[in-house]
Amino acid sequence: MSILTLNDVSLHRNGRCILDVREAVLTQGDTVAVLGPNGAGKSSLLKIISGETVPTAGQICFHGKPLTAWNRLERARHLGVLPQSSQVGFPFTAEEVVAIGAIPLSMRKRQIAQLVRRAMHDTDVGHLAEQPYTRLSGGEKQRVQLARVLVQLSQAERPPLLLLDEPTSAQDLGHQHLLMQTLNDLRVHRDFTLLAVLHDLNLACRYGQGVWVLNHGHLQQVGAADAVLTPETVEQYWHYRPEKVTTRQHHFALL
Ligand SMILES: Nc1ncnc2c1ncn2[C@@H]1O[C@H](COP(=O)(O)OP(=O)(O)OP(=O)(O)O)[C@@H](O)[C@H]1O
Repeated sequence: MSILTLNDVSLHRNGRCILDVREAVLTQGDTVAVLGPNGAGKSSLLKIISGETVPTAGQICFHGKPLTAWNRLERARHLGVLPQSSQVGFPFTAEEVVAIGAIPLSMRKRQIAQLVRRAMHDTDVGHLAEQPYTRLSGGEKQRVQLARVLVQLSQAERPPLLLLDEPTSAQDLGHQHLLMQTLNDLRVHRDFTLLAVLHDLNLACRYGQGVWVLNHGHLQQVGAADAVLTPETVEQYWHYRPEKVTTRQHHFALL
């Protein structure tokens, strides 16, 4: 069943077409990696799907209903975004930033506190609860923001969609895998659908069930990671020819 469909969606800026997607369908329960070289239109696509940017033309449906027809609070409970970076203008603690995720929820304070603690534990930032957010490292801030989005999506009545823009960009190796595994657990146990912009093709190979390759604003390739990410495809879009190796666990890597 599809959770998200895009039809003839385009975005123009300064007289230039930076995104032109004829058709894209995201199946409920999938993890899809949005890939492509710098400037391909990945962040623009995510911003359009999140509702942050209004497309020049086209229609986006979420759970079968046009995105624009969703009530704002209801949409916030079902569609979450982890942006590339998030500034917080007030001297909030990490825990207070995570609690911002509860704004669209109708819950008692005690329940919210429990949710916040659980989300901070799942993203390995529980020990930072009392720290001022502004003093956290880039990777810690990214995980605090993920905890905030998990709280935001915790009262969804229908399967939620989580959009992530380079969620691992500031993470060390261990935390990259912790984060991807946390996301996979959300998919398996809490019915999440995930659409993540990734630059690391190997993370996409390992955790993405599907990949969308964007180039010059067009969706060029859609399919399973192992079918799409051949050395030829990588060379075509990234101008680098990798070697493809298969590990003993039957994962493959592009070197
Ligand atoms: N507000 C804007 N005004 C003008 N051009 C823009 C605007 N936003 C994005 N662009 C242009 O649109 C193109 C796509 O940008 P986008 O940020 O979506 O690419 P991306 O694939 O996410 O890139 P990266 O991998 O470098 O993050 C780029 O050429 C960018 O310069």
